[in-house]
Formats: sequence, structure tokens, C-alpha cells
Amino acid sequence: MSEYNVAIVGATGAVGTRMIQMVEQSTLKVKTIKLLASKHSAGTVLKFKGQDTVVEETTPESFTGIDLALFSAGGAVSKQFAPEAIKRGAVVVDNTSAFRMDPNVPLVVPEVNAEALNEHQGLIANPNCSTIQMVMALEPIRERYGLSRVIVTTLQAVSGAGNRAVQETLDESQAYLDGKTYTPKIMPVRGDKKHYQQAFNVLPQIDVFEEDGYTHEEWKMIHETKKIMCGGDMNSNDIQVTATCSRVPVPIAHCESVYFEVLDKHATVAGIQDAIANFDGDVLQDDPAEQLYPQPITAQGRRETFVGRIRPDQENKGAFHLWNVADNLLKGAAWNSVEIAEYLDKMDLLHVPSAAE
Ligand SMILES: NC(=O)C1=CN([C@@H]2O[C@H](COP(=O)(O)OP(=O)(O)OC[C@H]3O[C@@H](n4cnc5c(N)ncnc54)[C@H](OP(=O)(O)O)[C@@H]3O)[C@@H](O)[C@H]2O)C=CC1
Ligand SMILES: N[C@@H](CC(=O)OP(=O)(O)O)C(=O)O
Repeated sequence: MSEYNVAIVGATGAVGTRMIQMVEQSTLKVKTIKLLASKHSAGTVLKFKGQDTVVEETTPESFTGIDLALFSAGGAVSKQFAPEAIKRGAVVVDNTSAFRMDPNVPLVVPEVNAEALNEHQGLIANPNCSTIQMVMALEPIRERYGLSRVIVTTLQAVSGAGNRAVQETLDESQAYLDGKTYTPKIMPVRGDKKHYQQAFNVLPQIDVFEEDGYTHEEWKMIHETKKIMCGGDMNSNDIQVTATCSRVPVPIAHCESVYFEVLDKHATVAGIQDAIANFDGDVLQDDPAEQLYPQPITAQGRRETFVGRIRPDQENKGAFHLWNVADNLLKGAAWNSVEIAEYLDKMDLLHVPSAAE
């Protein structure tokens, strides 16, 4: 196993701070760490393995000598600096949506499609948080019974929209409890025309609306799921997928209610439970008699995807429902990114292929 010079871009953010923790706890051997952000946070001191580490402004030269660059500072930053990092010999794991639909960029959840890493050209995309936990729940079912159709409704945590969104929701909640007026400026989408109360409210909008009436988050869940589960084809008809995404006033951990149809009509709840219980990274929490089911409060801070409430559809044979929960900042972002890097290391792929340099 080699030793690596690692950079984290967006190190001061909701995801970036978790990336620091995940790298600290990783099996990767870290020779040096560089914490990068915008010029506004340059000079901030963060800890890495107990040592003070000064945050630096991100520039192309930041990546000189870096072997692994973990990006989580927004799509525009990735588009500007990821090519600079690769040019200087760093493998980039990008947590934004900037390159996910590029046919030359593998979109990877290691437990599901690690083999796609073999095709990387220096850049690997980390999927959307809601997509990751859904494919983690569905992959063991697909492996055992085949999968033809998925209809998902998400209940997503506020931290998915970043640190400022969490602060707005906390301030708004306090104002609501104090009977004061509060004017939201961020939720549901910072750059959109209108802003609504998130505290004590559910907003059926994550990301901007497309012309067809779906939000971009819903579009991502559909096409990312196909790219990951259908051999890289974002428009595959092998699995039909549709999504409705909503934001709930929960700080951390997304929930999903998933309806799915399998190919093998002899599938049983017990068989599905067994497949999930034996899948790396999944935890089965499914015992109605004991009121055992996944919840955000218990999934927070954990790397696993929790699955429960598995039951057959009452009217369609071969159709079932499940409920899954995962920490959107860990398995949905920071942990999946670092896990990709661990797989690259184990597969001897943590280097930029010579043709791409
Ligand atoms: N897999 C997934 O689904 C998820 C993906 N994400 C992606 O990760 C990104 C970060 O999310 P999150 O941590 O929640 O956001 P935050 O708003 O909490 O943090 C943003 C980070 O980006 C940094 N940054 C902003 N502008 C620049 C710049 N010009 N150059 C370098 N760094 C910059 C900020 O640094 P500073 O302190 O200097 O402002 C900060 O560290 C998102 O934009 C999203 O694309 C997020 C959540 C889940
Ligand atoms: N959209 C997710 C987080 C995110 O940033 O997703 P993406 O990386 O696909 O833009 C959420 O708000 O919960």
C-alpha cells in the first residue's frame, strides 16, 4: 500500500468537514493533507489527526504534488479546478454533480459497481446522496430477484443544502417558537425566485424545476440510478425509475419510501430481508412486532444504509415497499467519496492513467 498526499477542496463545508474525519479514520496511508476552500476561509485553522492545519485558498498550484483530491465545493469549483488537479497527476473524486453524466466518468457506489473504477481517466464522480442510499437498498434485491421498476419518494434532511441552510432552519425554528417573524433567504433553493419556511414545514422542491415538471434532484435520481445499476447507461430501459423529492426539517439523514417491482415473482419478504442483511454496508432494521425501523436520529453519524418496513404490495404480485435511511453527509457524500479512494487504493488504481495526464 502506497502513501498519498491528499487534498480536500471545500474542507470548511458540511461535507468537507466530514471528509476530514473520514480520511482520518480511513485505511488510506496519508503522507500529507492539504485543506482547501475559498479565499474567505483561507487562514482558518482546522484539525487533522489532532494537528492544527491551516486552510488555504484553492488555486491550480494547490494540486502540485497531490495524489488524491477530494472535491466538495460546488460544481463550478470542480469544473474549474478538477482538470488542473488531474493535469498535475492527482486522481479526483468529485462529490458534485458536475461530471456525473459524462460517459467517460465512472459514477460509483463501491458496494454496487466498483468494477466501473477500472475505466477511470483520473476522475470518479460520487453520486447524489439520495441516489446512493437507494441503490444501496436495492442492489441486494436486484442481485437476488432482478429489478424492473422503482418509484421513490424522498424526505431529505436540511444538511443536504449545506451549512447555511442548516443555520437558517435552526434560526427559523427558534423564531417560530418565540412567535417572531423570520424571512427565509435560502430554502428551498438559494438561487431560485421564491423562498419558503422550512421549519415545521415540508417542501416538495429540491433543486430547480425542469420544463417537464420534475425537479433536477428527481432527474438526477432517475438517471444516476440507471447509470449505476444498468452498466453505465443513464437512459437504460432495463429499470424504470421515477422520483418525488421533498425536504423535511430534519438536520441530518435522508429517508426514502421505495416501491419496487422484481422480475422473479417468487420473491418473498424473508428473502429480501436476508439479501439486505447479508449485503456489505446495509443494516436490516425490520421488526414491526418490536417497532424496529430505521430513523434519521439513529442513522446520523453512521456509514451504513438502514433498511426496514419491507412488505409486499397488497395488489401487485412481485411488488414490494421498503423504507431506507442513511446519513446524507457520510454515505451520501464524504464516506462514499473516501470509500471510493480506498477501493482505488486496493485495486491499484489510485493514479492517473498515463494517456489522461
Ligand atoms: N453526494 C451528494 O449528494 C452531496 C453533494 N454535495 C456537493 O458538495 C458541495 C458542498 O456541499 P456542502 O458541504 O453541503 O456545502 P457548504 O456550503 O457547507 O460548503 C461549501 C464549501 O465549498 C467551499 N467553497 C465555496 N466556494 C469556493 C471556491 N470558489 N473555491 C474553493 N472552495 C469554495 C466553501 O469554502 P468557504 O468556507 O471558503 O466558503 C466550503 O468549504 C455541494 O455544492 C454539492 O455539490 C453536497 C451534499 C451531498
Ligand atoms: N441535493 C442534495 C445534496 C446535493 O448537493 O446533491 P448534488 O450533489 O446532487 O447536487 C440535497 O439537497 O439533499
